[in-house]
Amino acid sequence: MKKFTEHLREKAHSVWEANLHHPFVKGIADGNLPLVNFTYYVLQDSYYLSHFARVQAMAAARAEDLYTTSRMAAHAQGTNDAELALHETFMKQLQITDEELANFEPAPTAYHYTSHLYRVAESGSLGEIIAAILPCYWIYQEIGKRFKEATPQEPIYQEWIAAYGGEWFSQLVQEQIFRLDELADKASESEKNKMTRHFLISCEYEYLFWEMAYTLEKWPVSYGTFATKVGRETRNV
Ligand SMILES: Cc1ncc(CN)c(N)n1
Repeated sequence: MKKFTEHLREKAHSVWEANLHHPFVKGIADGNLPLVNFTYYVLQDSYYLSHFARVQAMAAARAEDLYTTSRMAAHAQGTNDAELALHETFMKQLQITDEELANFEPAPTAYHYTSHLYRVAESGSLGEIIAAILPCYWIYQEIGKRFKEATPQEPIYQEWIAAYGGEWFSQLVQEQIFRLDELADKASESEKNKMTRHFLISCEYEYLFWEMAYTLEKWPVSYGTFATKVGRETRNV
């Protein structure tokens, strides 16, 4: 019998492929992505990850056994110690200034995606939370694996691919896939429907996140003095 996560993966096929083929992702792999877009991404993704870690911690609190609590807490710590730490090194290499950091505001998609995760974390079961956060793990792992042999000229892009294509990240992803399948085995049809919806919405948001960084998305009228406004639009690093 097919596992729940295999069903999810099949249902997400087209948005999954769209993620893997997004020009932002291809630009990292072939090295042609302008650094201005990656700089924007690093800032927005740091915001995203800082909230993602909180959602992981909320999942830790929602778990009914202490082992899962401790594992989800370890995942939250990993997001801080590994992924956010990597972004900090990128920020130094990209010479992101204190002024840019002080002026940072989340772009619409970064704000909406994290709001979606909080919405699930506030009111959903542990299974629903894991379903909502799984695309964040799984899609990046597939991108890391697919482009493992890529040789972009830009060292930052090489580091980014190595992080997500590495064994450490792969083990975390497998753990969450296994966890979701176990939770789905015990879930009602209605809960599984909600898990499916949260998973698919997060896959769509993963796509929108690349699009946001590729187009240097802004709020439509006046909100937000993004780092990009402090001169990055015209200055490549
Ligand atoms: C938006 C997003 N999604 C996923 C990941 C990988 N944890 C990330 N860094 N940023």
